[in-house]
Formats: sequence, structure tokens, C-alpha cells
Amino acid sequence: MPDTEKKQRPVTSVTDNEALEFHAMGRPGKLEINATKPMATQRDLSLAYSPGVAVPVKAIAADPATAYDYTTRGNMVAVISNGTAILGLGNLGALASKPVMEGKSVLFKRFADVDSIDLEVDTENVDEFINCVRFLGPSFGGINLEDIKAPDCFIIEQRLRELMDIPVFHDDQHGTAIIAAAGLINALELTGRDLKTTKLVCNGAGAAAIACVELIKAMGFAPENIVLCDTKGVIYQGRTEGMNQWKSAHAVKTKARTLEEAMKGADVVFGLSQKGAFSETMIRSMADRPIIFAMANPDPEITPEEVARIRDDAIMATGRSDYPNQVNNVLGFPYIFRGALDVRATTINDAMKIAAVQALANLAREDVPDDVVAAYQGNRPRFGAQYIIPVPFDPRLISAIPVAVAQAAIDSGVARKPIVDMAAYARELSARRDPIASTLASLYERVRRRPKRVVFAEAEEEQVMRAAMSYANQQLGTAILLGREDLIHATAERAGIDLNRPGLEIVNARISTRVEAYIDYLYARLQRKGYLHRDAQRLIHQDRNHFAACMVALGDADGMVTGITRNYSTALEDVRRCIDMKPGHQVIGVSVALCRGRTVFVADTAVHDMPSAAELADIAVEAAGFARRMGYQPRVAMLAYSTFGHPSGERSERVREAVKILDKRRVDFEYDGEMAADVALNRKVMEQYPFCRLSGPANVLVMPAFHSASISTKMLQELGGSTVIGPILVGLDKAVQITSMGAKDSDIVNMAAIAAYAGS
Ligand SMILES: NC(=O)C1=CN([C@@H]2O[C@H](COP(=O)(O)OP(=O)(O)OC[C@H]3O[C@@H](n4cnc5c(N)ncnc54)[C@H](OP(=O)(O)O)[C@@H]3O)[C@@H](O)[C@H]2O)C=CC1
Ligand SMILES: CC(=O)C(=O)O
Ligand SMILES: [Mg+2]
Repeated sequence: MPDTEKKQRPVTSVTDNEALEFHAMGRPGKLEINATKPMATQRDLSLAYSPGVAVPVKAIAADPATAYDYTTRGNMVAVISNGTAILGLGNLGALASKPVMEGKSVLFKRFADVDSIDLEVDTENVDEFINCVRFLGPSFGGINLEDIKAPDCFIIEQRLRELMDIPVFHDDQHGTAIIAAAGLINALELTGRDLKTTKLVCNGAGAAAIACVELIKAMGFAPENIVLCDTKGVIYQGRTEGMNQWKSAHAVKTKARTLEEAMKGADVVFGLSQKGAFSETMIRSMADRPIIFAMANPDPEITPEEVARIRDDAIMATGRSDYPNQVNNVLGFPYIFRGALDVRATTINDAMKIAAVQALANLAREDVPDDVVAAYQGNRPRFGAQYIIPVPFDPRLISAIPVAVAQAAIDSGVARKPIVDMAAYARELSARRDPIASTLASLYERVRRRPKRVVFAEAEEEQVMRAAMSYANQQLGTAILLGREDLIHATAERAGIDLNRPGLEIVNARISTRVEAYIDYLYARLQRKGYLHRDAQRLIHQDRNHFAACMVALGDADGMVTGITRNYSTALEDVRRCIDMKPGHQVIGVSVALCRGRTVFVADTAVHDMPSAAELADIAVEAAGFARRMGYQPRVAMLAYSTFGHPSGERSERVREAVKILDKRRVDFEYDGEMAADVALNRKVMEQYPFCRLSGPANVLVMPAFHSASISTKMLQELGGSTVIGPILVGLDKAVQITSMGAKDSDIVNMAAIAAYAGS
């Protein structure tokens, strides 16, 4: 495969089954609603509901602006669709659009901390749709229209903008136009082209296409240099078939009648139409250094691999996250609404859109921070053909785009609550982003760049096999399936998994040529610990954990995952017989709990039952080191049931002692204790102890003993709605991870990736 083609290869792929299981697992769908105020006591209810609620009701009636102070309105956006143009899949109806709309809602939350709810309106009648939405203004700070077909979307958006006093923004139009324009500015710069003389063909003349063309014309593109095409071919002056007023506004004088004719010699082509609409002949006929944005989702008009096969001078972008240069409105809508909501804008106007375009284009020209380096395919992305637009995981987006949008809203007079200190606003925005998702993305990316051989010790189990397949599919390396071939094949057949694919390898311990080497290795380690040679033989022949751990110990695999069929401590004992701890380290378990945009590391959740003071200090050091490797500045709280001496007790005394040991060791991270969990996690409660040395709420919690660590993380997961990853084993000399019994395939893949990462 030529290098250019390799560079364009998608780096992740998911199967249809995985996609369905992802949506079905746990609570079906991708969203839930949580209360933000306590709802426990009679008093809480009296405040939240009758009679207390009457007070804000009257306040809002007297002054509607106070709705932003007393309700969710100011941070709440509705994602509304009728499903008439779902991605590039066409008109599949309101109900079928729900997964996409839920997806947009979670992206609002994930990227910009905007709360959002999806509303699917089951009508194709424009007036009915408008009448349904126009009365929803009091509920929301903004309306994000999505996947509504042209030309209905133009009428709907225009009328709703006139009827409502909050931003109404059709994402497929303006979101797409903003991102495409930013990418185009940069691609033109890279190819030395001038906006005024560049020739562009846009295939598609619907919502996204018309908005893109309008925006770039507003930015100075010459109207006569843009040719629009739709299913009937070129939109030329005088055409009557399949026309509407929005298409007519962009009709040009040209002899070209087909897309193929229009694309001859074109500098730029935008695809906002359908999968496969561009042929190799069309791409070949374009000018030198062509700019190709194939933006149809989920499958582009032409794939980067196809383009790379025929030209090596193209700048290529798609709407997908698994190729370089993702031109997708996900880079826009969360941040544009963030900025608009924060100044209580009445609308999102052209000045705000152009500010977003400039901010995005500029960001791609700056040096990228390290977390983007890891999250991007290949090496440090530098402004160039493979990097014309920031990646969605770029942590700078959350401050750069909303600030630009908010400033433009203020300057153009549509902000109801101008921001005075923009620098402070930018800092606040950065604090809204939790780094864990980009950290995990970087971790996966780093493994992808140096793929690893990970042995899945319990490959006869279905969820393990699924995880192994996903590991291979995501190009993280080779997944070694350890088990008996006949049983592995039987499990695969039952699960409908095709084992005949690259990246999967079966190792049968019974017939492996490495058995003797493993037995010798194990016997040498255990002979002075009461084990006979035949005990070592038995362990290697009969126990897959020992076999797998020896594979890792002797370099036949880079990492190992186990834990589904055996309890944690047994699996750990098996592994420890074969693998030592890293010199100068302690083996501990760290669990990563993600809850409502906040991440905390909890230790030791796996190894030490009743740690001594010295062991607690070691645990703090290991856990802080791990948090740092995951991209956090550790603030370690040494937890107890007491806080700074009250109430006193033997267990707390041990924690206090651990703090003194850390003092003596002069460690290079923040720590303090002993303290109760609320003091550690709640800034207000911590303020009652002004001498506390932590500069903010703790993000590393060292538990006084295994039982409290285990109980609290399990409660967080079951009752607190947290996602808990781990326990992740830290401090072993080789990369081994143990999942909990009953872990899901996605948990196992995470563990395999973490093992592979540690082994890199
Ligand atoms: N990357 C991104 O961020 C985004 C990508 N898109 C993608 O753009 C595409 C269009 O979406 P949207 O504008 O919302 O949908 P619309 O339904 O509003 O418009 C679709 C347009 O595409 C035209 N079209 C469809 N198939 C072809 C074809 N084979 N050749 C030429 N023209 C064709 C239609 O022509 P006609 O008018 O003759 O029916 C119509 O003009 C989708 O694939 C969508 O996924 C959309 C938004 C964002
Ligand atoms: C990305 C998007 O919104 C679309 O393809 O419709
Ligand atoms: Mg869309």
C-alpha cells in the first residue's frame, strides 16, 4: 500500500453489532436527566416544589430575565428534528432521527457543558413544525434545528428566527458552513490560492450546501466561480427542473450540465450530497493540488483511500472522525451555543458565525498542545495538508470559539448580558472541560501508533472475544486469543464473530512450543517457595493466567488482560507468581471515577487490605504518579472518617502518620489529610479549614483501607451514576490488567488498551 494511502486509512471502525449494543446497553439510549438540587427531605420538596417554587414563579412573572437565574433555561438547548434529512441517509422519519439527536445532545454536554434535550417532531408539514416549535421558547436558551431537508429548513429557520427571541440555528446549514469555511481558508492558504479567483463546485444544493455557498460568498468568494449541482446536475441559469428560489439564487451561466463536466479543472469540490457521488474520473480531472471536502455522513462522496490511489497532491477532508481533517459541525455547534448562551444572545448572527470561522481557522495554524499530539493520527500535527482544521478533542476549542462568538455578539449588539472580563471568561470555559476523555483518546492513539500484542487470557468467553475483536478492529495491535481452538471457534460461531481477520491470533497452551520455556521460567521463580517442578508444569499446562503472564514475562506478548472468570485477588496472585513489581514501586489498584464532568482517582482499590502508614504514603505516591500520567495535576486527599484530628481514632491516626511520612519524603505533588470525603471534594466545606494545603478539591483520593476503597467505588458506580474504570493495576513490572468478573466487552477493551499503553 503506498504511503499516502496508508496515511488516509481510517483508524477506527466499529461493527453494526457493536453500534447496536452500545445504544442498547444499560439504560437504552444515550441520555438521562438528573436533579441538580437535593430532593431528599420535606424541606427540599417544599423549596423545590410547592410552596417554595411559587417565589421564583412570581419573580419571573415580574421580570422574565430572572428565568436565567432561577431555571435551567440559560444553559438548555433543544435539538429539534423531523428526520427528513438524517445525515446523508435521507428522509427516514422523526423517530429514526432520535439516535442522531440524542448524539448531538450528548456532544453539547461533552464538549461545551451545554445541557440539551432532543425533540423529534413527527410532521413534514412546515407550518405544523413551526407551530410546534415556536411556543417552546420559554423552556430553552436556544434552538438547534437538525437534519431537516431543504428547502423546508430555510422556511422553518427563517420563520422561527422571526418568531422567537432566542437563537435559532440550523446546524446543518450554519454549523457545517462555518467549519467548511474555516477549512477552506486554510486549504486555500496552503495551496497559494486567492479566494477571489478560485473555482469551486458544490455537489448538493440542500441545507448544508446552500449555507456553505452563501457563507463563502459573504467572505469574498466570486459568485461566478461557484457551480452548484444536485441530483439533476448543474444548476445553470435558465434551468427549470427541480428548482427552488434558494437554488436559483446561485444559478450561474455555464455550458456544463453534469457534475463530471463541472468538475473539470475545478480547484475545490464540496460534497454535501451522498455516499459515492464523486468518481475517480471526476477527481482526476480537477486542477493541480485540488481541495476535496467529501462531507456526506456517514460515508463520504469519495473516500480518502480512493483519492490517494489516483492523486497524491490533494488536500482531502471528510465529515468522519476516523480520517484526518474532519470537517464536521461537531467542531461548531457546542461552542457557538456556549458563547451565545453565556451572553444571553437574542440570535446567532453573521458576525458571530464569521468570528467562529476565523477562530477555528487560526487555531489550526497554532502549535498544538500535547494532548492533541497524542489524539491525532501520526506525529505532532502541524498546519498542512493533513491538518487544516482542529480536531474535536482539541482542549483549546472550548475557550477559543465561545470567546470569539461572545465578543462578536457583544460587538454586534445582540448580547443581553455582555461579559466584562473576557480573560476570566476564557479561564472559566477551560475549567468546564474534563481532560479524561481526551486523555483516553490520546492513550488509544498512542497505542495505535505503536500497536501492541495483548494476550486475552480468557478468550473462550464471549465478551472477551468481542473485546479482542474490537481491539483488533481499532488497530490497537494483535489480540492473542488464549484458549483451546475448538472452544474458541465454537464461541465465535455462537456469537457470530468472524475470526478470519487480521489482528487476531489464537494460541493454544496445550500445543504451544513455548510451554517448556515457561515451565523453566516459573520453576526458577517458585522453587524456593515450596513449588515442585511438576507444580510449575501443572500451572503452565492447566492455568491460562500463568501461561499468559509467562508470555508477557518472556516477551511473547506486550500485555495481558484477564479477570472475567476468576475473582480479582486470585487472578492477581496468579500473575504475581510470574511477574514482579517495578523496582522501587508498590503494586496498587487505581480506579478512575467519572461523574458529572468530574474525574477522581481512587486508590488502593485492589491490593493492600489494611495498609500501614508507610504503605498509605506509597499508595499516595503511586496514585499521584498515575494521575499525572493521565494528564492531571494531582491533588491528593488522604481520606478518613475524621478531618484534621476530629474525631480521633486508631485508623485516622494511621492516616495522619502517612501524611507525616509524605512530609518527610518531600514529594512533588499536593497532598493533605486526614480528611473526610466531603472536605476533600467540596470546595465550600474545605474552606472551613483555611490551613488545608490543597489548592482546590482533591482529584486523587487515598482510601484508609481496601474495604472503604472498594465499597465507595462500587457505590459511586451503582448509586452515584459514575462511570468507573478499573481498578487499574499500577506498579507491576509488566503490563497486566485485571478486569472485574462480569466486565462488559467495552470495559475489557479499555483494560487491554491501558495494558498496551503501559507496555509501550
Ligand atoms: N460534515 C458535516 O458536518 C455535514 C454533512 N452533511 C452532509 O451533507 C449531505 C446533505 O445534507 P443536507 O444538506 O442536510 O440534506 P438536504 O436534504 O437538505 O440536501 C441534500 C442535497 O443533496 C442533493 N443530492 C443528494 N444526492 C445527490 C447526488 N447523488 N448527487 C448530487 N446531489 C445529490 C440533493 O439534491 P436535490 O435537491 O436534487 O434533491 C439535495 O440538494 C448529507 O450527506 C449530510 O450527511 C450535512 C450537514 C453537516
Ligand atoms: C454532521 C451532520 O450534522 C450531518 O451529517 O447531518
Ligand atoms: Mg445534521
